[in-house]
Amino acid sequence: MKKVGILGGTFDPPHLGHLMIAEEAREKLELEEVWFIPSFTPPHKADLGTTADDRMKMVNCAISNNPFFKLNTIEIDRTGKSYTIDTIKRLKEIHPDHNFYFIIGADMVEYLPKWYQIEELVNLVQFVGVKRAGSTLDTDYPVIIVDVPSVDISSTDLRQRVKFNQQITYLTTERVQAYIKENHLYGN
Ligand SMILES: Nc1ncnc2c1ncn2[C@@H]1O[C@H](COP(=O)(O)OP(=O)(O)OP(=O)(O)O)[C@@H](O)[C@H]1O
Ligand SMILES: O=C(O)c1ccc[n+]([C@@H]2O[C@H](COP(=O)([O-])O)[C@@H](O)[C@H]2O)c1
Repeated sequence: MKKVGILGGTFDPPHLGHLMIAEEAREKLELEEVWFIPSFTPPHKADLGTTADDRMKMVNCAISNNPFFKLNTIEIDRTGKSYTIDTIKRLKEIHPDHNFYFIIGADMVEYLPKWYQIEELVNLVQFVGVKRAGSTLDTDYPVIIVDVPSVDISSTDLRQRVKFNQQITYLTTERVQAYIKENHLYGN
C-alpha cells in the first residue's frame, strides 16, 4: 500500500505553516507524497473573497519546488460543499492501493465532532493532528499526533496584512506573494 498524506484546506492564501506541517508529517510518517486538496466551498466558512481557481493556483505556486507535494483538484472539480467524507470515499475508489492520512491542525481536531458524518469518516481515513496555537489536541477520536514546531501563521493574518499594506515576506513563498500582487487579491 502506498502511504499518502492529504492536506485539505481553504488555502486563502497558502502559507509556510501549511508547507511545514505537510513536510513534517511526510517525514515522520514516511509518506510517499502529500496531496494538497483545496476545497471548492469549505464546509464551515462563510463566503470567501477569492475564487477556487485563485486558491488552487496559489497552492500550485506554494508547492512547486517540493517533488513530494502534489495538487489534487478533486473538490474543485466536484464543486459544491467540500465534505471530506465525499472526497475520501471517491479517492479510495480511484486508488484502492493507497492508505490515506488526513493532516489537520489542532483547531480542526477540536472541530472534529461537528464534521459531516464523522463517525463513519474516522473509520475510512487516518487523521493526523498537529499542534496549533490557541487549540488543544485532546480528542476522543482516533488521531495520530505528529510533533511539529509551533508556527503561529494563519491565512487570516496574511489577508489582513495585505489589506493594510504590511509585508508577508517570511510568511509565505515568493511565488505566492507575486501571485497575490499580480492579481490584486485581498484588497491589495
Ligand atoms: N500554522 C499552522 N499550524 C498548524 N496547522 C495549521 C496552520 N495553518 C493551517 N493549519 C491547518 O491546515 C489546514 C488548512 O488550513 P486553512 O487553509 O484553513 O488555513 P488557516 O490558516 O487555518 O486559514 P484561516 O485563517 O483563513 O482560517 C487546517 O487543518 C489547519 O488547521
Ligand atoms: O467534512 C467536514 O464536515 C469538514 C469540516 C471542517 C473541515 N473539513 C476539512 O478540513 C480541511 C481544513 O479545513 P479549513 O476549513 O480549516 O480549511 C479542509 O479539507 C476541509 O474541507 C471538513
